[in-house]
Amino acid sequence: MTISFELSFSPGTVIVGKWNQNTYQVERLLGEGANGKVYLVRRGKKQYAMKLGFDVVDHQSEVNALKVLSRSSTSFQHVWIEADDVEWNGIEYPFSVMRYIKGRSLTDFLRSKGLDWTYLIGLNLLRKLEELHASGYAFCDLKAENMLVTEYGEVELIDFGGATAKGRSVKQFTEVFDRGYWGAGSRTADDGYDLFSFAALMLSVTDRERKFVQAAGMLPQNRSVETLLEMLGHNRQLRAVEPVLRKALTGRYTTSKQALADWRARSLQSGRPVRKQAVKGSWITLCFAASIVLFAAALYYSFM
Ligand SMILES: Nc1ncnc2c1ncn2[C@@H]1O[C@H](COP(=O)(O)OP(=O)(O)OP(=O)(O)O)[C@@H](O)[C@H]1O
Repeated sequence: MTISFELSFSPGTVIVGKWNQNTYQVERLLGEGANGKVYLVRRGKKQYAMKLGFDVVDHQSEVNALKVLSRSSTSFQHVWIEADDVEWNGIEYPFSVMRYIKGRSLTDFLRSKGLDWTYLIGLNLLRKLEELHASGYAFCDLKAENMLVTEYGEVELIDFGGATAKGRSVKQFTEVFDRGYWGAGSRTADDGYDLFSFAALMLSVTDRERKFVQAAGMLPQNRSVETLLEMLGHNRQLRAVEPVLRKALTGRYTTSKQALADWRARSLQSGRPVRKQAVKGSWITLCFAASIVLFAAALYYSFM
């Protein structure tokens, strides 16, 4: 059941949770999905993302997955804050509060930084998947819209509505990133399912000639994983990690841990930026150099 409503909060609106009595002040709208709206809210000094107006079943399964992940000792710890209801004009609406992620979309990030950053993004995304899989879940609806990328190339997954306990049937997916759609395997939540989506996503974000979009529109009888493998063979951008993606597309990885190790090794060999320290390091070097120049200038003027 989807809660259909035109609930819209302007900045400054105060939302009080009915059960937990926590108070949030709306700062602005962060984004809108098919079913709901996500607001940037503040409670005390902290900012959070508040999601309202979603499919009730999706919401419950998202909350279940987020609760488990929040309790794990992974980077997903504290990703979920609480779920509650808000009464507005006599109607009750459920909402969910999550960690606020300051980032931009994957496509925006790659457009501004360049496609060489795909290697770092891939590495960080595989790290997330590996943690998720180790916690007993598969993400299942991996796509650019369901992640945000921070300034240093950290990848954060958002929208856990499709997250499914491993071994269960996939309940929410996006056709072009779905293993079943390409006839490459079942719709069962496992590491391999996400790794297939990961490989298809890497192909789609580096697809300058829009071949991926064309292939995705093929008739079912002409659509196969062979088309993706051929596309991969011609993709110069992904050459260094081609064997990893080939294995992911053909379901030859049983764990994302192995895919992560392979991706890391091949990216490092290729010499592409895969270490965020390299980015931060250059800043530190720059600041250090600037402080030496300032110190020298101060000495010069004090002796003049
Ligand atoms: N934790 C967060 N931090 C910052 N922004 C967020 C966060 N969660 C969601 N957003 C923003 O809100 C938008 C919509 O979120 P989300 O995809 O979770 O909604 P949805 O209704 O489940 O969407 P759909 O069902 O269509 O996939 C995102 O594209 C993103 O811009």
